[in-house]
Amino acid sequence: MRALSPPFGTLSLIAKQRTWLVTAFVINNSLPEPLSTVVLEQLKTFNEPLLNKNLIDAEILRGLAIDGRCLQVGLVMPYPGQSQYRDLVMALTNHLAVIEGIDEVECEIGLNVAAVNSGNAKAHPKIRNVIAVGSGKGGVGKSTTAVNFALALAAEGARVGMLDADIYGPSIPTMLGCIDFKPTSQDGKTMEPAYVHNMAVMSMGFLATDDNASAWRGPMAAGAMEQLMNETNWPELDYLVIDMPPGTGDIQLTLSQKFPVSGAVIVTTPQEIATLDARKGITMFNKVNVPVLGIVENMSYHTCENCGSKEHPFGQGGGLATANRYNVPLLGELPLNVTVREHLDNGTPTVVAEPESAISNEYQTIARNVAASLILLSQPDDLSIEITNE
Ligand SMILES: Nc1ncnc2c1ncn2[C@@H]1O[C@H](COP(=O)(O)OP(=O)(O)OP(=O)(O)O)[C@@H](O)[C@H]1O
Repeated sequence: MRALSPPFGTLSLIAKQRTWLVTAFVINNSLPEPLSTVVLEQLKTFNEPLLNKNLIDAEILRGLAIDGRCLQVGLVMPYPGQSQYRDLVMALTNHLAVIEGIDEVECEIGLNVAAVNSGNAKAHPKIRNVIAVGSGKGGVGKSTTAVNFALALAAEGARVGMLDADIYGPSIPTMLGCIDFKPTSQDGKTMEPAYVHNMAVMSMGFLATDDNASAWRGPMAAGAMEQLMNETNWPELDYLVIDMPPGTGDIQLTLSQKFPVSGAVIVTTPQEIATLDARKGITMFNKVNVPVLGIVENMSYHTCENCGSKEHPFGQGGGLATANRYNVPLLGELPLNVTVREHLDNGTPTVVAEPESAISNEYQTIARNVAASLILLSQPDDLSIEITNE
């Protein structure tokens, strides 16, 4: 992949939703005619797999140029997915290589994550998207999923932060191996987060001992979390992942309303009792108009080390049934695997410890699906493109 050299041409595309202007973007196109028309027509039949739109409608195509018989394509992705870039370029090359006069395709791919806010609270100036990870019930692996999910977003190329809002049992410092971190302040007003595994992290565990935090009542705990969110000197972030406290009480409700949450992910185990609680979680987020982006079923199965067969110690199908009932996607099914716990106990979650493993791949698939579904939420289906030559 090589950088495209400016200046490009002047073909501009204006995106319209129904009759009013939503956004405008420019494709720097220096292709001569009739090649330009042929390439654009061919690109209209190439869909980005998760957004299910062609590269022009999805506003991903940003540059076209030709160097001899080599077509240079500039793309800007709206969600992180760098593990898929190689496949994307191969597929795009095959799609475009049928065009007369093109023997080779070069791609430059950038990332510019779109910001989505459910509108409950004012957007944070440095945070584009806030994703809450919740569960109706404790102990289902919500923190485990939140931390690996956040690291998977980072592994896919995003700038990620994590806020441990599980005030009564902040486990993120242990899981990330930064239990001794003590926040300092550079400006006397805000606290610096910890920087661990390429991620900015803040947790009540850095400030309070278990003894005092566990005695806090709902409003006090919610107030403390709000302060932690607003008084951390976050860097520019594409995503802040919040590990919510388990349950669906006042503190969870208040956090969902006071934080500019873009969407929520619900973690459950397949067990009936856990899915009943997960439903309460979905209802709570629905009540405060936070879109539920999907369900992650944790501890779905265990693979027998001796015979390789799949066992289902917590039952089967609870996550899918809940997802179907609420018409939200089942984002993934994660195994019960001793290495997941061991990695966390050692402060290096699986996505960092074994980035190429099947479990890490599953977390990364979940991360890409969540990030893409946030964009789909913000983009109406009936977007139409008007092409003007200027
Ligand atoms: N897929 C998994 N395989 C093996 N162990 C897991 C898995 N998911 C979670 N665990 C282990 O289960 C325990 C509970 O996980 P975790 O702390 O993430 O749950 P939780 O839902 O956040 O709990 P709480 O909300 O009560 O804090 C931890 O010891 C964790 O290492």
